Amino acid sequence: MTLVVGVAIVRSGRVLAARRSGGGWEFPGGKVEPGEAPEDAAVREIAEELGCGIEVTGWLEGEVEIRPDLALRVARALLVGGEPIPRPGEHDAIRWLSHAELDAVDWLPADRPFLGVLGTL
Ligand SMILES: Nc1nc2c([nH]c(=O)n2[C@H]2C[C@H](O)[C@@H](COP(=O)(O)OP(=O)(O)OP(=O)(O)O)O2)c(=O)[nH]1
Repeated sequence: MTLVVGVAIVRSGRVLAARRSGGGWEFPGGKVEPGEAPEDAAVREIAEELGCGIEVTGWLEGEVEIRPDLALRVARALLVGGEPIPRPGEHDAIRWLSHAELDAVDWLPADRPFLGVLGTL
């Protein structure tokens, strides 16, 4: 079973959503490598995909099956260095969503259960 970490980056009452190029909206992130701590994978993936630094502050409750071999967990994080800039080929758009706007984008199915447990942004 491979773990995918999504990262809910929170700033000024909004959370960052990213659109997979040609696909659905997600919490940016990716697969945890063998022997890697989930927190480290979150930091690495966000640096690779969005070119910014984050600090993981906790994990949202729950784990969702993406496929039988892939499970999604979502970390909460703060931006600590730079601005997120989507890399062509990975994400083709990003949005900072307020709580009221969470339903405004077409989330990947596995991400939807986490919207209800995001808590205060
Ligand atoms: N990163 C991310 N992936 C998600 C989310 N929700 C969801 O269903 N997925 C799926 C999409 C992909 O099938 C898989 C993650 O793969 P990925 O392509 O982002 O991970 P990666 O860069 O480490 O992987 P790789 O393709 O280089 O092996 O999980 C989410 O919120 N964030």
